[in-house]
Amino acid sequence: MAFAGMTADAHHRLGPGREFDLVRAMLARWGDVAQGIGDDAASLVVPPGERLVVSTDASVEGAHFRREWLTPEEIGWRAAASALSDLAAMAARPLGMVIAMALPDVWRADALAIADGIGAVARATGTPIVGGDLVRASELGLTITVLGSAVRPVGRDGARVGDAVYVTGMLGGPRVALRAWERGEVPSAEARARFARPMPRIAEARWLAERGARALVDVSDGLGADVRHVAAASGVRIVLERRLVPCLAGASPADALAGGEEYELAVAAPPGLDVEAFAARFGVALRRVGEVVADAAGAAGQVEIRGDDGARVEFPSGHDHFSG
Ligand SMILES: Nc1ncnc2c1ncn2[C@@H]1O[C@H](COP(=O)(O)OP(=O)(O)O)[C@@H](O)[C@H]1O
Ligand SMILES: Cc1ncc(C[n+]2csc(CCOP(=O)(O)OP(=O)(O)O)c2C)c(N)n1
Ligand SMILES: [Mg+2]
Repeated sequence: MAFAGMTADAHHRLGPGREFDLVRAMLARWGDVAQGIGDDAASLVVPPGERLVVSTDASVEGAHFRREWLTPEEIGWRAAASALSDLAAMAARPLGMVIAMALPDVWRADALAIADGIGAVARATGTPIVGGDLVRASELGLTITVLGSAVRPVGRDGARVGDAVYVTGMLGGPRVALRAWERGEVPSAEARARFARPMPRIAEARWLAERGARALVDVSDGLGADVRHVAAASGVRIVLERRLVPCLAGASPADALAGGEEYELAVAAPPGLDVEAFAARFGVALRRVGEVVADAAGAAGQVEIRGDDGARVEFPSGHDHFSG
């Protein structure tokens, strides 16, 4: 996508000082993907007839990544991709992003590489960078707010009995990478890439929405936990079949069900989505993993996972920042 509207005077509009020198340097790296920066706030046009869709996501050193695991560019990429994934999860088109950067002194030399990673995602998804904030801090943190629009955003609450549940991509890679790092090992290139460079499924979500998707969620906490959000919001019960869950090489079904940070999409839709057409169009798998079933008394909001023999297996818990 082409970016227009960035004028050289945006660089001049900022006052003198080291903080603004850094902002200017980031703007220079971003080029025309940065737009309308330099005023108190950005002003955006929402396409007529569409709803504004807004989400924010923090990515914090120690909670979401460790310095030893990723390059600064990957830290920026991952923070922006995970934020934009929430627009995909609403089937919204991105209008812009705003980046609050908390920058420790020990990270100052890496700030532009982090900005490069953010800029690469912005460019890949056609998302203008419209503003941000920069503060000296004790821990690296990137809080990215994304703005988008859609005629009819697809929430978590539309799943109906009889819908099939599908998931995009191959799951488990981020958890496999995390486990390797935590053991002091080197993860496989494939698992590492799934952790370091997720791609928000924006075009994929719009394809799904155009073909009747009734509920969408991005897989950030773990497939089981995120599908449970859909079940709870929709007031339905969902059954997932463990043997159908697509696992990346080296990942177990438990990794795929509980791992999180996948930034793939789970979708409830009337059965019969053309999974071959999806794979041909996007080069990403779309797999049916379960269905929305009639509510056994009092079981609305529950997700049941069935093992290979059809018997119920234990529900794997997803990530919780405050557990333990
Ligand atoms: N500090 C907060 N203040 C207000 N709303 C919040 C806060 N933290 C989370 N939420 C809301 O709770 C819901 C679930 O949050 P979260 O699990 O982080 O969403 P997601 O997994 O899509 O990023 C979202 O609607 C989010 O906006
Ligand atoms: C250092 C470190 N420890 C643990 C994890 C694992 N982890 C952190 S957050 C998370 C789940 C998703 O993150 P969250 O901030 O809840 O994203 P959101 O649901 O808000 O999009 C997982 C599995 C990690 N990525 N890095
Ligand atoms: Mg989400």
